[in-house]
Amino acid sequence: MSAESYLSHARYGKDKVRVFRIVRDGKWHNIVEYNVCALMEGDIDVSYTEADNRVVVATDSVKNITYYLAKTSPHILSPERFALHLGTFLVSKYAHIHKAFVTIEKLRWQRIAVDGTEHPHSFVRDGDDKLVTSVEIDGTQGKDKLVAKVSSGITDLLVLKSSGSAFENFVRDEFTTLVEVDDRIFSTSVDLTYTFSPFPVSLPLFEQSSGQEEIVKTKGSPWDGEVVAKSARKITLDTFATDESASVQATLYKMAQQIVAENSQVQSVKYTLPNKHYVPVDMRYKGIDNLTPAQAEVFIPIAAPSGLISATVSRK
Ligand SMILES: O=c1[nH]c(=O)c2[nH]c(=O)[nH]c2[nH]1
Repeated sequence: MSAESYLSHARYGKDKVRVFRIVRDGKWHNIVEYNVCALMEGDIDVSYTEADNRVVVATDSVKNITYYLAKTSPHILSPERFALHLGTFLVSKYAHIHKAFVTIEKLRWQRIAVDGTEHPHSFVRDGDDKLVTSVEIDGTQGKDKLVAKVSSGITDLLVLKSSGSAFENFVRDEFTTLVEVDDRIFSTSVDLTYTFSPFPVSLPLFEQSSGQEEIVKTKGSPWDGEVVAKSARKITLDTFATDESASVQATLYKMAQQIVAENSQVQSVKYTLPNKHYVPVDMRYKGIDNLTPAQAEVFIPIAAPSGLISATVSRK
């Protein structure tokens, strides 16, 4: 026993539960591959402080519940809806569990187009970027008053443009060595999170009273997660490509503003963008100009350090 310390926070569950699911519609197959993390909070302190496992739903059971719902949930094809289902299930089933935190990474599997026609059961991994959704189910106001908080986004979306990016007029003092450029390479790995307004949930999901029907009818809600995800990915890529970028900061702000403008249920948008530097090689040893922007053709990709530019844009 120690008088100096106490358990100030506790959360546990299963991470990296890998799930692949086929939903067959005759010969037409729909598939998803998820990495699921499902964590819980509640009256679990004694499992830490008294070694009392009577309050512990084994993480192995959390894994089994994840697979059970992957088989039985009508929401499996939507990461937002499946995360809501799993989180709501955990908080509803166990009286002493008051909150669930479910994060799902959805891996890319796009249908293969054979001579322009989408194949019914063949798919290709067409990118390393992942759709990520994080759901919190809050049962602290009562099991009949569960509140869902949902945010989704993209990670690991690697992009590069070889022109249309400048960086000028920054602070110049005795620490400045960077030269101003009106044309440079801009490359980043997009990390995007957009957050929806909280809403009530209960089981069966989106089917009973308590205000859940509203969310199904509301365009661009987490029910419609796929529509919002497509909009966010398109805005990110289109803005990145077409913006005459004055800086990572300025381009980030334009992307975030547009996601808020085009998705009425999104309350805030956060981007975290590393500035992955590409440095032109100094070839003056051979009398070759590879440094002035118009002549810069050979670059060294710099793994580290990178800039790191982050901001949140919120609906007024
Ligand atoms: O777009 C940029 N923003 C910065 O803040 C910065 N700092 C830097 O060295 N290069 C860049 N580029």
